[in-house]
Amino acid sequence: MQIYHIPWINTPVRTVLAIWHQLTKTELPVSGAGQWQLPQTPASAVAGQWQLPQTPLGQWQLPQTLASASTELAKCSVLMRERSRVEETIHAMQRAGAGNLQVISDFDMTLTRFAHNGKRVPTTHNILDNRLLINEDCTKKIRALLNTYYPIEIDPSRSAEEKLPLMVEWWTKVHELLIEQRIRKDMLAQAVKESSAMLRDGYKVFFDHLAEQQIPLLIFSAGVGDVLEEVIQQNHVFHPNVHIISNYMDFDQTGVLRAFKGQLIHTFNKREGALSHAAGLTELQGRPNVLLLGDSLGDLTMADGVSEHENILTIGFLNDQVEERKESYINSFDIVLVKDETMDVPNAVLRHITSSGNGK
Ligand SMILES: Nc1ccn([C@@H]2O[C@H](COP(=O)(O)O)[C@@H](O)[C@H]2O)c(=O)n1
Repeated sequence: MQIYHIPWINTPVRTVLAIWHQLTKTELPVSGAGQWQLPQTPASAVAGQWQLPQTPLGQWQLPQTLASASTELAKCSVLMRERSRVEETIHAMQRAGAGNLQVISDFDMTLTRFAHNGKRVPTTHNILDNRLLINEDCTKKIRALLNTYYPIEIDPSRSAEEKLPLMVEWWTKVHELLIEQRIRKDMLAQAVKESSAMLRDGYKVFFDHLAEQQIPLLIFSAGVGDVLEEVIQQNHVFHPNVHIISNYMDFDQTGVLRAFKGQLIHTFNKREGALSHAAGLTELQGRPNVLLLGDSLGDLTMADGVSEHENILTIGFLNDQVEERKESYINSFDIVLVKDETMDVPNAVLRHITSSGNGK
């Protein structure tokens, strides 16, 4: 007898089969009690074992997108508080289709890698640490500020309320230092080229797939918008479906940095930006399902501007201080990816959500 095996740890076979039948839209007979009954093949079904349809080669068939999502979610770097809620949400989003979906993502250390070959990958702020743009003294000051405030940003023993004024202090001091340097707009592209900025493995599939499916991607970043745009431009993924909310530089007529535009965005005030900016974006209207990606608990408020949302699935990258922060991440995000430098899980989830359903 062949043994039916799905690498979705602890998932009852019946659940997977029920989802599979929903996906293939075949009618399943319903028992008197309203329970799904799965078709049995009398000759080979032993003690209530259910069979999946076989290919001519005798391989068990499972919809490829579901198999791939389940394989990704079964990795030991994937943590979930409530697996059944994740499955139900993904399934509901898949039924609603690509036309009802929007993706909201943080940028630094979410779409970009946290580290590569044991070295930290620079954030958009840190990409500016280049002699083309700032002098040595400024570099020293910005690094000292990073060493002071970054540990506070990720400290699990402090509340967001406690961190908030300190984050404003950090961002404000750094922006003032950058303005003093009279950074030139025409040097930004070269600084990005010379940097070791890196998007996560699988980024191209992620961006291209969303563009093909005409799913809006809102990148909501407390980094530097001009640098962020240059990073995605140089990686050839700045597609028309991409919208960005971030801290943008304000250059004077000669192309010299003189200020930062609009209200400051830092890690713990994204809710305000979501309500004032994201909520007004027409491209996001009428899309009640949200896939949200972030690396900070502050990122969870990025979808607060979505009115009449139906399903929100949150994926959190836990890059740093893993043991100290694991519990709070599991309690806050639906899916937590521990030290995962790839887009494999978001890509598998997206592939499945967009595998069929009602396009708009
Ligand atoms: N001077 C600074 C200020 C912040 N950062 C880091 O950038 C991240 C913000 O960008 P998101 O795209 O993640 O919103 C934040 O997590 C800070 O750690 C920095 O490197 N330098």
